[in-house]
Amino acid sequence: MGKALRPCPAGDGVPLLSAAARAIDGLRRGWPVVIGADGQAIALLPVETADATRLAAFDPDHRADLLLSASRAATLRLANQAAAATPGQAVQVMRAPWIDFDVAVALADPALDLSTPLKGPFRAIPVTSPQLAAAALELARIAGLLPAFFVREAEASADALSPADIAAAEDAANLHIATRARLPVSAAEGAEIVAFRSADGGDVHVALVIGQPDGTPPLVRLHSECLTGDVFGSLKCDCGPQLQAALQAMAGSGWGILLYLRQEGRGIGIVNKLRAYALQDQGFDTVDANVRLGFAVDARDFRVAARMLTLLGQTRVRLMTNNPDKVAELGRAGIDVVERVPHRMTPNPHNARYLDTKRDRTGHQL
Ligand SMILES: Nc1nc2c(ncn2[C@@H]2O[C@H](COP(=O)(O)OP(=O)(O)OP(=O)(O)O)[C@@H](O)[C@H]2O)c(=O)[nH]1
Ligand SMILES: [Zn+2]
Repeated sequence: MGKALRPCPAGDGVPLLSAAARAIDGLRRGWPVVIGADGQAIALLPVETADATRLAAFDPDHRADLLLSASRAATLRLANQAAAATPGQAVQVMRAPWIDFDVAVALADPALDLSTPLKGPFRAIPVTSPQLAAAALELARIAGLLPAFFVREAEASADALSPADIAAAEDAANLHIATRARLPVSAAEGAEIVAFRSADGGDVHVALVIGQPDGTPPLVRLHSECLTGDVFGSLKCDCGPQLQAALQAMAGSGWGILLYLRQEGRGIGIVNKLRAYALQDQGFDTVDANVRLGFAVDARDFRVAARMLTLLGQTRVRLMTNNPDKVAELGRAGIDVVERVPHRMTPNPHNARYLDTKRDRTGHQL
């Protein structure tokens, strides 16, 4: 963590703030960031939140190229499928005089792919620093933005955000228990809620402890945030029913722990998930929608869950899931999953295809 915590430049009144947190905040406001390491640096302007005026200030000579994810570039036929198969890999698109801000938006956002054919030709050129470019795409994902930037080389400086800073932004090791309190819920009146904060200022994760620890491995559910399903009762997924059924099962089994992980949209954020839904309205399935947006099929990191369980003193668990990745990742992070408990919900006409896709394309045991 040490490197990620760095004083702001003297005089701005903020004593200590994570470098990545500041960059994430800046990107959401459409400000440029500089990422650097090993004597190299790139300056980046986020396509989603910038505008033509900011682009003119960032790039007065009209020379900045575009940085896209390899999977988005493959959809645009700018890179081959093999490159796209490597998650996180970036592709640089050479700037041509006619590539203005609006063309960049069309390159970044697949929403209009079907209705407005893109102009061209676009030329993919080698990425100057693949490591810095991959870190930039990761930063966009953490910020909940489309993975697309205007990019130009920058002066290397000690103040640049490094790929290590970006990796630390979601480092589970930085998590600690901030507070805990009694929370009677309909499934269990004696429940307790525990909040986990990260030293790097990332999202606050929460655990709901149902019943009393009795020395047996708890029934555990890793629930990734789903605003649409958890709050609005969306029928497009099975999250809402899974959440309620998990709490009921824990209450029925004696005790359990529900981890409410702030991994909306399998880690791509609410706006990007809703973009994925818009693509699903056009006929793409949940996997292809993520890939067309330029993201991994599943961008979650379950080490955060392992850290939370460890902080709660529970390293042997019975895990409610159909997702083999959750079992494997917890195991790698030192949690002994003594049993996988299937967690299937009855499909409805709106989520049947989604559940079939999980079974057929992401290895879910459904
Ligand atoms: N990107 C994206 N995320 C989705 C979509 N549908 C649901 N989600 C998100 O997927 C996550 C829910 O996944 P989980 O309930 O953990 O499901 P899972 O990984 O299939 O595993 P289990 O339910 O444990 O078997 C939530 O963050 C939802 O917001 C979608 O079409 N696209
Ligand atoms: Zn959902």
